Amino acid sequence: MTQNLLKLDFGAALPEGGSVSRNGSEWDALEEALRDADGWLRSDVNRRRDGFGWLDLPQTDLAEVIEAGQWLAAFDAVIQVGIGGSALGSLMVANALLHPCHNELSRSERGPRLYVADNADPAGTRALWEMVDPSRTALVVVSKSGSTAETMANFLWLWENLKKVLGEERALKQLLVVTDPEKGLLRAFVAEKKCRSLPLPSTVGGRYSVLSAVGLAASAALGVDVTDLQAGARAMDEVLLGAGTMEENPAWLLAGLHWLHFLRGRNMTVLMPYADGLRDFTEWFAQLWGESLGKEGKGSTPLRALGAVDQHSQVQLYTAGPDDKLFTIIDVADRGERLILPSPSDASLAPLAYLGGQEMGAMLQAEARATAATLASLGRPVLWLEIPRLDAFRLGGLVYLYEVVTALTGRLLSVDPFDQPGVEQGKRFTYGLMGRKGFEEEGRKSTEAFARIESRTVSC
Ligand SMILES: O=P(O)(O)OC[C@H]1O[C@](O)(CO)[C@@H](O)[C@@H]1O
Repeated sequence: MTQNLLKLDFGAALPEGGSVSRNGSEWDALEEALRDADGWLRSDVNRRRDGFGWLDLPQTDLAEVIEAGQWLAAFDAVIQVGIGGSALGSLMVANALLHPCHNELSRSERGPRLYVADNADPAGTRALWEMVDPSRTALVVVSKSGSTAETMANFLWLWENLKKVLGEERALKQLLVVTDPEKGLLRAFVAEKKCRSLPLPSTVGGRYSVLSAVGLAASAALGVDVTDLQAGARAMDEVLLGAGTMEENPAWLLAGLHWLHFLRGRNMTVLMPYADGLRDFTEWFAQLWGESLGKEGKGSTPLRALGAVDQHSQVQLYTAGPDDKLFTIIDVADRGERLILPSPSDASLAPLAYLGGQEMGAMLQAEARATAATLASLGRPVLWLEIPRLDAFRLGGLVYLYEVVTALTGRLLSVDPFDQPGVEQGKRFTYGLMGRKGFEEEGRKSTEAFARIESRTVSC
């Protein structure tokens, strides 16, 4: 039974013009490998292990999250402090469902304005603070580890300033902490201050946490139907559970095709939605894909693109550059919004008559189809992923689909899709350079390594 979540056309994404899926051996072996990978992902043993907890998020009770969302909705502004998986999910949901205009996030008819402090840039943090009225602002600090330097720097500065303006007692009433239920510095802070908090289940990794309080608390405050978002993920899970071949199972198909193209030297994947509302979906996907699969010299590089914007920036490379990419064009069938273009009334604009009477969304869709058709006509592997409309239900389905695709692809690549050891060295070097006690050696090593960079220089 279709759940009307999405349609995935893959006729032009099969290697060797589709012969791979007809000649059986490689395709059948891959399907068997995907069946094993799916069994591994969903096995009862693994289900309770660190990293696998996100599989249960579509079934979790959202009452606490919804209650926190209602509490946050009473404020004029919500500042979410977090980075990576502790920020990208909220940005993606807000961009997709409330703020399709990609360079302005704070307009909201129904709820507070959302600001996300997701970098340790003093100019950004100061500017953000100056945009809010502290007496009408809630601070939501999100960190699984509770120790990420950028998040802690922003939290310390914003929290101390909030206390300075409101006094601690009142400031505590405007604070929500989302962190590990048992461990970490922020959990200790909650215990000390007895402030409001929500758990990020310890078995859920940051980049797989959008369907937990991490992505849903602020989204609920902004008026997103988080129950519908979760229902979309559940519906996708039902689809995937019931589909035992690559032709039926979109997660197996996407993971399998990435694997087949990876073997053929296409180690980049371009996600190109033709909808402003999905721009931050590509940012969220880039962390999910890059941090999950980039291990042991393996993995494919996620390239964010936006249609039609990147037709005027990247498509030259996509059509005439190296044939090292798998493309996914995402289209939204019903955009809801309709803009009919007027016929030009100025004589000099007469050549634009062909635009007159056209609907802008139909034009964008024609561009999406044209880009996909161009890539297909050049033998570049391209997938066409179409969602009926961009609403909470379909977004939930899309999120869950890509989480499963990423985990399965990790299994095919024989890497652990749930850890991220490669990020730690840079953090230790940072602590060393900042003079943090116990990191003196890291500081020395980092300075030594940086000396190699500046050993040759040209300045002007
Ligand atoms: O939620 P935390 O622990 O602050 O981590 C933020 C992000 O930093 C990382 O650990 C990478 O450094 C990501 O995996 C994570 O999403």
